[in-house]
Amino acid sequence: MPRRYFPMSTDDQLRFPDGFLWGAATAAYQIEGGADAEGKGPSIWDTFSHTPGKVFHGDNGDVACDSFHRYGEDIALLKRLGVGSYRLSLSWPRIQPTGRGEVNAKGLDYYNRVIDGLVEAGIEPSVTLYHWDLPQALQDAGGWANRDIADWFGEFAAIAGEAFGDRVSRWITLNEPWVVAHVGYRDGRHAPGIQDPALAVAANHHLLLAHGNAVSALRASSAAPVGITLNLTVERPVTPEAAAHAAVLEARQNGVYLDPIFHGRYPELLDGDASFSPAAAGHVRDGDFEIIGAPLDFLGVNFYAPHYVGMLHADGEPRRGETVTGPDTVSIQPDGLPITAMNWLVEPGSIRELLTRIVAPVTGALPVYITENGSSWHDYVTQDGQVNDLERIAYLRGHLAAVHGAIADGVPVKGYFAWSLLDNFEWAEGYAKRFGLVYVDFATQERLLKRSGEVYASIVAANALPK
Ligand SMILES: OC[C@@H]1[C@@H](O)[C@H](O)[C@@H](O)c2[nH]c(CCc3ccccc3)c[n+]21
Repeated sequence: MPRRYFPMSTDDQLRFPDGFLWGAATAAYQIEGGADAEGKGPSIWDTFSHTPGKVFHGDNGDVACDSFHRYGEDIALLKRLGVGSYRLSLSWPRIQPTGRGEVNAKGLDYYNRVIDGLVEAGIEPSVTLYHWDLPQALQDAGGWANRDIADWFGEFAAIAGEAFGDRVSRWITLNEPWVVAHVGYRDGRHAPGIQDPALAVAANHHLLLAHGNAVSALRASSAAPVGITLNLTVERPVTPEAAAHAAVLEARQNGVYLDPIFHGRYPELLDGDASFSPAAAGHVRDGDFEIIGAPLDFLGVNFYAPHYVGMLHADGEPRRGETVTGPDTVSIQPDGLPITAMNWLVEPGSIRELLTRIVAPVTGALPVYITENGSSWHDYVTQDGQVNDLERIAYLRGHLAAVHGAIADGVPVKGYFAWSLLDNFEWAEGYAKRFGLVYVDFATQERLLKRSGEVYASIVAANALPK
């Protein structure tokens, strides 16, 4: 049967380019459990989740989805979805219990079992080195606020590269350094729960140095492509007066990572702002940008929702849907846009704007992967054992159509990883917020493919989105 050439889109479907990589993503602390199993050391999320008041309902990751034992079930679900790749992360303290020196062989064994299982199933392992679960012993030594962590992370990367580099299909050094620095050290909603802008801006820089060291260590131990995953923001000013504020917000979240990595400097817009620019705060030393700017093979982008920003009215009173964010600024929840269970906006066009306006001008021809996109809804199992998550299906279809649009605009998006394979430990929200294509009954650990998972499987199989 001669292979028919399918145009990018026909009347009834949006076709993705041949070889487009479909995937699903998780992270170690969110799914594994086995918090102290087989030699694993404590992470800052073990500490944080066991600290009263930090996580909704007092939830913790002691068991989570029990993927430490049930990874075989997870791989079977990935096969059911038909995805080409699985994005997982390594628990640093499972491999190095104190974050430095001694390696826990049983920790390496676990990831060898998972990676071998994926390879056997014909699913490419896309491995994130760090997805927020820092060894507690390193936090006790200052964590990301201590510049020495760049060397500690480089050592960990070398261990991972040597142990798994022959079977890993792509490496991601860090997941969302902005969240690590600013949610962990500035507003303190995440582990380690610090509220200190000076430490946050130091962490911002040290994360980038660590990233650069990890790129070098992986290049020395693995032939697989290397990238980083950034959660980039789209800030939409609702009036011309708010445009300058929107640009500052994008510099504070996007520029402080894109500019050092791709342009060898921090954003000029933040010059003089020592609470957001590591350059202004004096953290940059000679040679730092050579380390940070190590050439990458791809950029990973996590994106969920846009933000709308405006100026506070002259009377100083926020209007309906407005939240005061500064002396004269507000964030706005526009009427008429759906919101998810996380109170995030559903506005699919924003991912196309992100890719065309913010990413492509910086990355050019460099491959881009959507390493996370998804939505949380109040899922429940019906009497006949179904999860009819129609809102998640609508979110998924809308955002895939927008990604297709960005590709048509010329952005070299090479793949899409749905967040998440499984309902899992959603950080400070605990198990109350479900993002999975697969429903997890945490009382029984039973996994149930949701309608959205069935729809995703059909999109993957067709490499196309039915209109
Ligand atoms: O909140 C859903 C997912 C998390 O479960 C992932 O671990 C994390 O990579 C991730 N990042 C984002 C976007 C930024 C964000 C960070 C922290 C909390 C909420 C949103 C959303 N998500």
